[in-house]
Amino acid sequence: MQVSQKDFEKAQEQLKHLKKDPGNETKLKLYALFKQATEGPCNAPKPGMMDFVKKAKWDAWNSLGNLSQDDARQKYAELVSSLVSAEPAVQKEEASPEEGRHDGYETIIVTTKNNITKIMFNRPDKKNAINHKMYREIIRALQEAGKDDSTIAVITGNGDYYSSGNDLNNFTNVQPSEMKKMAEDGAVLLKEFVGVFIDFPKPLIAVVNGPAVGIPVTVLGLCDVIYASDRATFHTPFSQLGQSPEGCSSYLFPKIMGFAKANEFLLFNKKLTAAEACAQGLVTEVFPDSTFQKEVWARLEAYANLPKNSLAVSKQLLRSVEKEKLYAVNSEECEVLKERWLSDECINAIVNFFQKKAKL
Ligand SMILES: CCCCC/C=C/CC(=O)SCCNC(=O)CCNC(=O)[C@H](O)C(C)(C)COP(=O)(O)OP(=O)(O)OC[C@H]1O[C@@H](n2cnc3c(N)ncnc32)[C@H](O)[C@@H]1OP(=O)(O)O
Repeated sequence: MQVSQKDFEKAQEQLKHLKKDPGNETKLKLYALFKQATEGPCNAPKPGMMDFVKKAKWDAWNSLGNLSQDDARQKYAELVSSLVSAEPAVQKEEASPEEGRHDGYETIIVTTKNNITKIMFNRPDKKNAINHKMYREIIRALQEAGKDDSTIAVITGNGDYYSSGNDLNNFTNVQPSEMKKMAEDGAVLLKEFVGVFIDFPKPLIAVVNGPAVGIPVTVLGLCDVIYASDRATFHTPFSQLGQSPEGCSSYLFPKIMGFAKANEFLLFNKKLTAAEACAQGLVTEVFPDSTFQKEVWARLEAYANLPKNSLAVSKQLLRSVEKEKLYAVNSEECEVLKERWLSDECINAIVNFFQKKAKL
């Protein structure tokens, strides 16, 4: 059935009013079909490897080969209509703002209630991947939590993931001439981010509600108690990303887990279940997912009723011996990562991640 030009234009209009983000993969498909329908087979020069986004779009268009413009128009209209029919029937009521919620954050939700400041990663559609804005918001939230009248602070994730770590888009859209500056700026931001964990003056509790990847795992060594759901997993895929450990994990994880286990985790990308992470000392306790939130929050509320100053000075005693060492380790790790982010090993790994995403 041929799609008229009018229906094709109607589909384009409908696309503009979609409420739910269809995701990168679908957006690439739509881009490719639109180009094929309006310009025919891919006739653009192939972008450079470094220009990940342009390359992914070129690959998507080029992979349609000689699909006719009429067929491309039809597939485009069919894809849009499937997205429209998948839209939620009624826009969910905006959740009433949570009691004690702090304004001024976009990528995290910060609330202070019952002497607890909770910092919740809030990019569930992206598995709580941490983009530059989110690094800066977490830094600010922890700095403010360190000075507010809460007794303890909690970090957790919204949705099915705790966090999938560094947002790999942080490395994209960078001109070759800007790569060195990207690495330098990234190292400065990372050093500040880890530094705020090193310096956090109150008990910091990680409530690991789901899988955790990369930097949210490595800074667990700087948290004081780690409670995990039994559906959580812990993964630091540094060598497969051509990168290296951060979050002071290169120093703390061998101390916590022993060298043999830390090496398997930090060098050889071994993914740990919550039970394994607990057995190796990285996690304090694991709870059945069905009762995780209820059990953990009952404990946290009890902790938050303890004498605030006693907790703060005791944490200081526990952490002060290593503080200078942790600053030095953080600096060294950031220096090494500056070089890693410019390496072919890292660049190729990031390109592979996005090319796998772009496969039509
Ligand atoms: C200032 C710089 C500091 C740098 C500090 C260094 C830190 C080191 C690290 O953190 S290394 C770890 C980096 N993280 C990753 O490598 C994980 C990458 N993501 C994945 O492997 C997968 O997404 C997954 C296994 C986490 C989840 O897979 P699943 O198939 O269940 O879900 P999707 O892949 O479809 O994910 C849903 C959408 O979210 C996007 N996404 C998820 N994680 C990331 C990420 N880390 N970076 C960017 N985007 C991510 C994914 O692309 C999907 O988006 P889409 O719906 O638009 O396609």
